[in-house]
Amino acid sequence: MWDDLKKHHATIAARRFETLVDADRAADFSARAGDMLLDYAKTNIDADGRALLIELLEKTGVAQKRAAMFTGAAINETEGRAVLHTALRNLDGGPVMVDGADVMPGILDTLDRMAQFAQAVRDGSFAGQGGKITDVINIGIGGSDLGPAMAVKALAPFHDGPRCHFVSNVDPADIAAAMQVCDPATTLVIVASKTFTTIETMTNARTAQAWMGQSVTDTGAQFAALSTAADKTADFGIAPERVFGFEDWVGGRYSMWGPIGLSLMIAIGPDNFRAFLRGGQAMDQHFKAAKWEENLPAMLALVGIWHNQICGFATRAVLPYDNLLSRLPAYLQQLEMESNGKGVSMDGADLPVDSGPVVWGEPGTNGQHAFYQLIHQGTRVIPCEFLVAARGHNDDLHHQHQLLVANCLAQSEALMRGRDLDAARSKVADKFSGDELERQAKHRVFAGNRPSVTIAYPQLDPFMLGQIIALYEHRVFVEGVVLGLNSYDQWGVELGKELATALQPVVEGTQSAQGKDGSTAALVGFLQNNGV
Ligand SMILES: O=P(O)(O)OC[C@H]1O[C@H](O)[C@H](O)[C@@H](O)[C@@H]1O
Repeated sequence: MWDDLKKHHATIAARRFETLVDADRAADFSARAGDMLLDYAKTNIDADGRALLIELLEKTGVAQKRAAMFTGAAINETEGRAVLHTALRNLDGGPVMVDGADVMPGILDTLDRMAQFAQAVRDGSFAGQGGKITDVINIGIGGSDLGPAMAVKALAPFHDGPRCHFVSNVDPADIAAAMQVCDPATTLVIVASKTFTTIETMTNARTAQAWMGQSVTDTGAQFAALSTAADKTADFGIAPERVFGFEDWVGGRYSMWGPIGLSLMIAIGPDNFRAFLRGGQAMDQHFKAAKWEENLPAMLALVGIWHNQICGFATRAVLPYDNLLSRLPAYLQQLEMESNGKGVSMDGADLPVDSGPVVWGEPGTNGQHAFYQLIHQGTRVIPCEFLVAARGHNDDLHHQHQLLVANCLAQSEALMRGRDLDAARSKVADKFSGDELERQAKHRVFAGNRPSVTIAYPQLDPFMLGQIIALYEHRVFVEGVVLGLNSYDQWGVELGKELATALQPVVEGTQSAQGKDGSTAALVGFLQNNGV
């Protein structure tokens, strides 16, 4: 299958796809889910290529795996766990069975408890020792930070609860900045950690505890915990009524739909949070029901596989022309790269193709004035993924929004069309002539024929954000199944953690650097000489 795709690619790689993009192709090479449109017409994929990609998807068993995932089978095989973040947003979707028991009553009960607590924080019936809660500090890292931090930013127009701060880094600068602007007497600290063992989070949580203890009499009273480890939250001194638990079949980077989303719920309110869940649920239904050609997660994954594994483009730029989504690239870096950045197949064999791509990006138009130079004229092709809303949230400044949209569409058009030497010459023919004209013109050539996809939607609101995030989750799932790897473990993060634990006494100077490699020992020496 991979060979068929590569052979097919070789036959069409040289052509300019720009010549194909008429209205029929725009209709045929696009798909809709609810109000959302995915346009992938500006790629080199043709009907035969798409058919081969869909065949690949069918042969690798995506439909069967999809059914297995939604029904609670242990598809996370290396950890022997189900993968059921979809159950967290299955608001009225009926029972979901894990090991013979329906998990929905527990999920809905926790959601109700979260809503009651969030509401109490918002209306002041849960108060700090100095009065109504003005600030929430979410302490968590990775999946216990990136999702809610991204979403609180994305849904800023709906934010009517207390201010939210996200502290993730063990670098004291991070928590110090939050402590500086918050009054402990009116702050709620949420310790978000699936395992409740993550060193960064537990270190920051203890720092916050000490900070709180200097100002209030009952330190634990303004702490809440989000975790699968009820015993550890109790040991930390957080009362069970402020502990919101979830199960190990919710992966950290898929967890913002449940308790890990508490800070978001406090920010935007339980009703808006439920709308976010409903958006995710709508995308689940679309993913389960839509034909592959019309299935947004499937097509987004297949386009990605075409660009990465078939064309060999190693990275993908995610470019939201929606400033509210400024943290989306960072969020997707964990979702995609921690999920599909693996070189081993489910069965233990080496992966026969490349793992998932490097994902990176920044909002437009900012990126245009920074790294787009390389996207347009660099020697490597970088497939781009644009996200754009028809409307923003500042009606009185709609003309600015229109300028934003024009810029987004201009970029995908420029990437596709490019500018040839003749056109480049005519740009500067009035200024230069002869050899100098040739030289100057060459610098102004854009190769073009560079692919992009565009995800367009009416407006970013909680429901739409839910759809967007679930779209990306399912894209990761499809890509992982097609590549034959396990998207739901993360063994690749272990080694660094182990070595950090071993290095801590060396850095502190209570243990010598003997036995360390020369480079590490020299770096420790330099840092110690400079006061570490
Ligand atoms: O939520 P926690 O258990 O604290 O884990 C936080 C993060 O750290 C780990 O190292 C994993 O790589 C992430 O997948 C996880 O989201």
